[in-house]
Parts: sequence; structure tokens; C-alpha cells
Amino acid sequence: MNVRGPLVAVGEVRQVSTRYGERDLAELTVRPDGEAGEPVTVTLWGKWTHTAEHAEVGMELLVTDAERDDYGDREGYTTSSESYVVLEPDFLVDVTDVRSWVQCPRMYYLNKLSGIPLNYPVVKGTVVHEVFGDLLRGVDLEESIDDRVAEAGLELGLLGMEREEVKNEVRRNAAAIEGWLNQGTLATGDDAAGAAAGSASDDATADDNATAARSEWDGGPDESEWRSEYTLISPTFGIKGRADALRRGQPVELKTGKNTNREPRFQDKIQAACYALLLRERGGDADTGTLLYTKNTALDRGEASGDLSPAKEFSVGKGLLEFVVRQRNEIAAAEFDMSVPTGYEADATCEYCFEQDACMVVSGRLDQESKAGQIGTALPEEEREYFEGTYRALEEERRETHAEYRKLWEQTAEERAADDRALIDLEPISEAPIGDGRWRLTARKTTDAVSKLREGDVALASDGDPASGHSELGRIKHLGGEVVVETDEPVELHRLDVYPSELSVSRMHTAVHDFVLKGDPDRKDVLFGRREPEFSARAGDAAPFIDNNEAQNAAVEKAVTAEDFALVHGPPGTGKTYTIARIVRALVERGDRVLLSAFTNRAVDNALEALREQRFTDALRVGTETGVRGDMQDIRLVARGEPNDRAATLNSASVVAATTSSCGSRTMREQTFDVALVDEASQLTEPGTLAAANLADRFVLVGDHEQLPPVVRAENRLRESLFQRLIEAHPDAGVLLDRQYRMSQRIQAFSSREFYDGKLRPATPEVAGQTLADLGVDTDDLPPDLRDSVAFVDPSGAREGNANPIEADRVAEVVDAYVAAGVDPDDIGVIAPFRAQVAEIGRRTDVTVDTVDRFQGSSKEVIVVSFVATGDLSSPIFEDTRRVNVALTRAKKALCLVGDAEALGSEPFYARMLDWARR
Ligand SMILES: Nc1ncnc2c1ncn2[C@@H]1O[C@H](COP(=O)(O)OP(=O)(O)OP(=O)(O)O)[C@@H](O)[C@H]1O
Repeated sequence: MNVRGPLVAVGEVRQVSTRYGERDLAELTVRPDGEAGEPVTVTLWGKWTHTAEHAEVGMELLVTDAERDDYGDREGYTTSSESYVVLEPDFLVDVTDVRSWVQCPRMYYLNKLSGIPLNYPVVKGTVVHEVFGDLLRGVDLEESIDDRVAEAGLELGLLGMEREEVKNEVRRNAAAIEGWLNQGTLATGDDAAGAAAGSASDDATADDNATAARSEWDGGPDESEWRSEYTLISPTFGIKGRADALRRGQPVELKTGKNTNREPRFQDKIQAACYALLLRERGGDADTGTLLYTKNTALDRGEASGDLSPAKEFSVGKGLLEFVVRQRNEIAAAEFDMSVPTGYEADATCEYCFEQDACMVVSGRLDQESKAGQIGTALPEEEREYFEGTYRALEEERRETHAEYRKLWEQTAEERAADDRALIDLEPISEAPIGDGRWRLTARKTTDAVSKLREGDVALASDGDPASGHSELGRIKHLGGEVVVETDEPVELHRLDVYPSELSVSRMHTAVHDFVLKGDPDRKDVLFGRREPEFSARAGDAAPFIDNNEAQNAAVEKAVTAEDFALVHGPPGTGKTYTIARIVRALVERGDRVLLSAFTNRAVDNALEALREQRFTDALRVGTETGVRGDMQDIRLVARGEPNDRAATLNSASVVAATTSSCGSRTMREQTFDVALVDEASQLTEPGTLAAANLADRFVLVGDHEQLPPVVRAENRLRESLFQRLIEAHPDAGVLLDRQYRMSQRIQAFSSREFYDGKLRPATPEVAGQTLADLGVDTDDLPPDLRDSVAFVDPSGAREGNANPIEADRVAEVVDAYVAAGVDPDDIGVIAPFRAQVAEIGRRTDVTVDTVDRFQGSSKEVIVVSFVATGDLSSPIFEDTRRVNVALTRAKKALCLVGDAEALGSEPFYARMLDWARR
């Protein structure tokens, strides 16, 4: 049986005499059913005492296959020969992290803090891995090399590499793969005789071998024989990872280095053993790991000595698997208190380590003991505190992401669907190959359920059980009545799940590292409040940038004269995007190179559109094909191509536009700018903003901290944006755009008073006085309760969970009334606080219905808001008033609030809202 629960006591390791001789043991006490259960003792024997040494009270302990051990009057359990002991099983450690931890714990920390930089071995490694995958999927070798090297064109160009040179090197590495694949064919009794690994050392042989390998694929790859990249998550062992390949159910890892020993490298074995462990948990019998060292075939036999065969197998026994779990436990224990990594090191030889310099810098800055030594001076106290506090906040966020993973196996399909995190009960229609060995899966939705999934997202496609069934990561191509997903391997598409990603946490760590440990001291002086932000003077007689809006003009001036940073506070409809475009132009006119960034792709594309409208076209858009809007594809930087040409295109662009998330990519991290201009800055975490700001000498943040806050799961300092922190600390560095071009006077009044000290005003009399009559609607055709441009309707509904069906009926009637009076349905939008209510209303009307988050940044002539809550406001409504601010300020000419007057009246803010609406 399995024993699992929080630790309430951890005993010392001690030795006892048994009939098998002296043995180590440690007694730990857990509460098996959490807080409610009676504590029981679990005795860990032998090498599992190593895990006991890392255990602490409060950690979760899992012992699998424990045996009852009742002696004396006490109930207890003990490890058996089948047992595994797992600390903090919910903390998901990545396989590559276990690998680097085994190599040197410092390596693990350094990778985590500083990310993976752009360097040739990494890019080449990626290309070789892609080619490996292609070969497994039956793609022609030369075709694959051409294709994959072209795909890496931009990165190779930035590294100054020539295409032919890289192709030759990849070809030499691929020879090892080909030769070995053919050897695999031999072993299955195929007639590809003679195609042994060692003979595949020149290109001609490699080609022949490719043909032999292909001929086998032509008959259709045997599913059970080979699989390329395979995502695995282990709920039991708290490990996740992506295996390069499986061959007859055994893990295969590709290494682009050389290894002339007979045995695989230790850390490589550990990596393969992790996958074996995960496969076993799924019921496989993985007992052999294979490492393929592709550089071995490229070595010159005359010069290199030792074992040059690229493929090295080893058997994976229980002892090794236990070792892997103990190493993983060390990581989980080290991360338990979420504090910044210490200087603890393994017994590594630093002088051969290629991370030595980075290691010394980090040790120096954080003043850690380090065998490698320290460089540089230690961080001042406040910077260290900031670093530690942010580190902890990011790790808390990581745990929230892990909780999302856990839901993949803890929740039933129905619960996941109700949580909007999965589309279930799909009916598979087809699985079709689409070239490059990839597959297009199509399925039919059998319900009108909604979810968080969006086109372009990477999601988990499965046969119905994403955790232990057959699942593949794929990109959503289409989401409608039919669902289309593209994957590497075919799957019967019965279910599609949101796939949680730790990428944003990783990138935020890197951004904080780059800012605090490597950042410009002058920038830090201002951001840590050691000096005030400075501005240069502009000639008093200089022509204004914008002549019809003083605040916008002042904002452009602030941005252009900022020596450190400037802040543009733009309430709804005040021309933020227009102003941003003007700022970009002004900066470029001065000769600055500008990074134009925002939290979402939509905002980046909107800013580019505004630039176009102002006849500025010299911008480059960095982003994925699915992320970038159709009309901006012509200026999108295509990474594929001739390396020098691709690099020149990026390096010479005077305006580069990308989301803040892309700013953390390894190519963007190498770029430098004079100014970073960040839109939607109030929706970004501080590290998220730094990812863009780090790349430039100065930065300009545009946002509104009275609208949506940063999207994070954890309740901590990440919820406050850098924008908000700076505008509160340095109001003089900001300009409030106080004239809005969107709402009628009547509609904007409440928002202006509640959120902007009454400073927000309509920009022109036309804006102030607009009504539905301007759309040709005769308001007399509306029911009396909708004739005022701000209306309130109480349908006397009842809340059912996060929905309110009666209110939904009423919302649909209101929409119908506007349409009947002559409003175009496209001009009407409905906003509800929860997706359940969005779905409820969506079933009753064809107009756009969505949550606030989806409406931020857009507007409609008519907005109807559904509040859902009834009786009182004890259950969450709009979560915070900033969301209400966004909802109410989407409307231009008419706004209708639908809700329960009693509930709304019970809280001062909503009561004031009611007074205004009923006036
Ligand atoms: N100075 C100006 N003169 C004339 N029209 C302007 C000016 N500034 C903005 N506008 C117009 O006002 C409208 C709103 O501007 P914009 O889209 O830039 O607002 P925004 O603040 O970005 O909106 P959101 O609140 O959605 O972020 C646009 O139609 C824009 O052309």
C-alpha cells in the first residue's frame, strides 16, 4: 500500500543490528489523511535514509508499496524492497533538471537563474534533435537537414555561422543516427544487412542507410516500434519531461557531444533512467536506456581513440531508479522553502566546467560560498532582498502551475470541462498526415461547451485520459464546431486539455537575474529608489508633437526626454495607442532604435497598425505565425532562411515589435535598443516588464493600473505591476491622458469619478454628446427602461454556481430589444464575470459575449453587463472593482447593467454604481 501525508516528525538516521547485519534506518511520522488523520510512523531503511536526511517537518512524504509494521502498541509502516520514497510528490521536477543536478547542483541553479543563452552548441543540438525526429517520422535525410538548418537560419545568422558549414556538421552528426537506426532495423530481422553504426561515417554510406531506413518506414512505421518526442508526467515521482524517442518502449536520448568511453556518461544515464521510471509508472517494462552520441561518428578514427560507436546501451535496474528518485528528492527538498539557491556544490571539477564564469559571477553577486570562486562585489542589501523576495514569489507561482498539472489527473474529465480547462467528449473525425511526418487531427464538438483554449495555443490532445492514456502536445489550428489540432504523432482525439507551462516562470527568473545580477548599475539606482528619474530639457519653442491634445503631447515629450523612464497613464479610450505610435516616430526621428512591446500579441499588432496609420512603415514584427495578426504577416520576421540575411534583417530594424514574453527568448535577449516602449504595462508583472526593459537603455511604460492587473495565479508581489509601483513612487515621471475619445459623457461619469478623481473628460463635444440616434436608432423604439444611455435592469434571477439562467434570459431580451430598435448586432457586446454565465448567455444570443479579460482593449456601441450575483455579494462577483471599470468603459453610446439590485446595493461601490445607473 501507499502511505502519503505531511511530515510531522523526522527522526535521526541510526544504525541497528538486524539478522542481515548492520543497517541504517530513520523513523518519520506522517499524517496519512492530511490534518484529519492520526499520525503514523514510517521507517525508511537503507539508502532511503538519504531522503530522510533531506526531509523536513511540513513536507509531503509518499512511500509506495509500504508494508505494515506493527510492533509494540504502535501502528506503523516500513519500506519494502519494492518501495520508493518520494518527497513533495506534487513538486514536478524536470528530467533535465535532475540531469544537471547530478552533474553539479550549481549547474541546476545557474540554468534556472540565467536561462539558456544563444550559443552554437545549443542551436546545433536543437537542429540535430529535429533531424532525429524527422528521421524517425520517415523524412528524407537531406530534405530534413535542408529544412531544419533553414528553420534555424536566424539564430545561426546571429551567431555568425554559414549555412553550408552547419549543414556539414549536422550531416556528420546525423550519420550516427542513420547508422544506428539501420542497426535497429537489423535487429528486427530486416534485410538492411551491413548497415552497422560504425560504417556510417561518410556521407555516401549515410545516404544508403537512409534509403534502407526509409524503406522500412514506407510500409508504415510500426507504432509500437518507434515514437519520436514523448511527453511524460509522473504523478507518483513528481517528475516530468520529454523523451527524445522511444524504441520498443525503451527510452532513447540523443547527445550531440562525443563520448569515447564504453559506458554512457553518468548524468546522461540518469536522464534516460528518469524516462524509464516514468514509462514504468505507465505500465511499461523499460529496463534498457540508450544514449546516442552523435559526434562519435564525426571523429577521425586516426586521431580519436576509445569506443567510437555512437550508441551506448545500459540496463536500468531498481538500484538506479531508486538513485534517480533520491536525487529528485534532493531537488524537491532544496526548493521546499523557496529561498534563493545557496552555494552548495557537488564534488565537481570546476576547471573543466563551461559554466565556471557564470557560476563565479552569481556567487560573487549573491555572496555565496563557491568552490569555483567569486567575481565582483556583493549586491547591496536592498537588491538582495528584492532578488530573494522575487525569487520566492516566482517559485510560489511555479507551485500554482504545478497545481494546474495535478488537475490533469486529479480531476475527472467532467470537472475539468466545468473548470473550462478541457474540451471533452469530442468525436474523432480524422487523423491525416500533413507532411514532415506531422499529423492533423480533426474532431467534432458534441456540446457547445466553452473553455480557456484558444486557436494558436499549445494543448494536450488525448484519447480521453491525458495523464495515463495516449496524449500528444499539439497546436490548435481551429476551434469551432470542429476542432483541428496538429501533432507529431496521431492520437484519437477525444479530449483537448489546457497544458500548463512553466515557460513564463522560467523567463521571469531570467529577467530578474539579468536585471539584478547583470543589469546596469545606473538603472538599478533609479529602480531601487536611490535617485530620482531624470529628464532632459526640450527647446521651449520646439513644435508640439500632437497639437489637439495637451496631455498626449506632454506624454510624448516625457517619453522623448526621459533619461531613465517615463510613464504614460492612459484611462480607457484616451488614445494610448495613438500616443504610442507618435512616441515611436519621435524616437526614431531622433535616431533611436526602439523596442515596441506589450503583454499581448493583439496590443503589439494594434500599436503597429497605429504606426501604419501615421504612415510609418519601417517596423519588424517578431512573433510566431499563429500569434501575429494576418495584416502584419508582411512585416513579420521569418526565422527560416539564409543565416546572414535573416540576422541582417533583425539587426538593421530600427523598430522591433514583440510581446514581452518573446523578449525573453534567446534571440531577443541578444538584441539591444535605445528605448523599450511597453504597452499594457499595468497587466504585466514586474519581472515580465523587465524582460523588455532589460534590452534597452531607457524605457517608457504605458498602462492603467485602474484596469486589469497582472495575470498571475499566486497571491503575492507579482500582482503589482512595475508600472503601478513606479507611478506611485514617481508621479512626476508620469502623464495622465485625461481626454477620452470613446464614451458619452453620461457613460464615462462613474468611471471618471470612481477611478480617476473626476479628471477624465470627453475629448470633444461630439464624443460627449453621442447617442444611439447617431446610429439611426430612434430611442422611442426601445422599451422605456432602456431609453437612457445608462440603464439598469433587475431580472429577479437566482444565482446557480457561476451562472444565472434567468438573468441570462433577460440579457438576451435586452439584446433583442436593441436589435429590434435598429442597432447592428455587431455593435453590441455582452460582458459577464464568469465563463459559465458567458456560455449561458451565448446559448441565447448571437452577439459577442465574453469575460472582461477578453474585452480589455476593445469597445462596442452598446454594452450589456451581467453581474450574476444575487442576494448578497459574499460570493465572488467581478473579483475586483478594476474589472468593473473595464466592463463599464467598453460602451460608447449605450450601457445596460443587468443584475440583482439587492445584492449590488449591499456594497458601497456597487451601490454608487446603481445610483448612477438609475439616475
Ligand atoms: N489626438 C487625437 N486626435 C484625434 N483622435 C484621436 C487622438 N487620440 C486618439 N484618437 C482617436 O481616439 C480613438 C481611441 O484611441 P486609441 O485606440 O489610441 O485608444 P486607447 O487608449 O489605445 O484605447 P484602449 O482604452 O482601448 O486601450 C481612436 O479612434 C483614435 O484615432
